[in-house]
Amino acid sequence: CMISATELELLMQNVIFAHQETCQFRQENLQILRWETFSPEEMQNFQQKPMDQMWERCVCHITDAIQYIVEFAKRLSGFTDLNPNDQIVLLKAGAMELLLIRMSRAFNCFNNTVFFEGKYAQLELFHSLGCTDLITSMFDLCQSLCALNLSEHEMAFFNAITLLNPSYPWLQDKHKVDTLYRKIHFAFRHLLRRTHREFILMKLPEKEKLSNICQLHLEKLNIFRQMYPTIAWERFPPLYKELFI
Ligand SMILES: COc1ccc2c(n1)CCN(C(C)=O)[C@H]2C(=O)Nc1ccc(OCc2ccccc2OC)cc1
Repeated sequence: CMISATELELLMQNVIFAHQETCQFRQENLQILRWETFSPEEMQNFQQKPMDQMWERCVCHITDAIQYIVEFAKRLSGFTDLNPNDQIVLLKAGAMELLLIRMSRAFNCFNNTVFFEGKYAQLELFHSLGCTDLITSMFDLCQSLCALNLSEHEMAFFNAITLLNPSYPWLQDKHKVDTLYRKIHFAFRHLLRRTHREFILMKLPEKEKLSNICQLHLEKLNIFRQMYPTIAWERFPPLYKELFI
């Protein structure tokens, strides 16, 4: 794709600002908190919560995070120029993927804990959800992303190219998404060249790994809905229902 030096700089700034303004938690705050873990008593308290209550709490928190992801998308120049159907298709497919990528910013890879309700939680804390395989694969993904030690700029671009994936089947204007994707991917490579970090492109998690975890999330949601048929409709936020139900 042909892009001028000026357009390239403007595009890079746009992606970086879109991330900075919508990243929800500042890195420095997450770093300060990351050795605050739950005590055994607090852990047990969470583990004894009923499944439907724990699901509702988690779904509400991650839906808040997805609101920020929707904001990120809206600030990406070119995203709101896409036809409205394609914007929805890309967010339906990409929201959970971007949540997983962003979650690695709130993950402590030294003690395998993730930020949850004010402190950092171990895998076992989520026991009552009944989806240990989902959480395990999330933690593994966070571990692999933490190992790359992505900068906020790299995180911004990785989120943008993950969202603007031109290979989704239901896209009406695939060419327009592809052009935008190629420009942002070009800008990402430009940033990586300048910072001698090209190697990370080979080490970023494959698309398939992200979509497998998203598939697992949908499967666990369906199992939950069979066990508690009304909870999802009555207690889950509208955005979560639009995207995943
Ligand atoms: C973008 O990055 C982050 C990182 C951390 C947090 C947030 N955003 C939002 C604010 N937040 C709060 C307030 O706790 C944190 C959070 O939600 N943590 C958390 C929630 C659920 C978890 O696993 C269960 C689960 C995961 C995926 C899908 C369904 C699930 O269960 C049904 C694990 C951790």
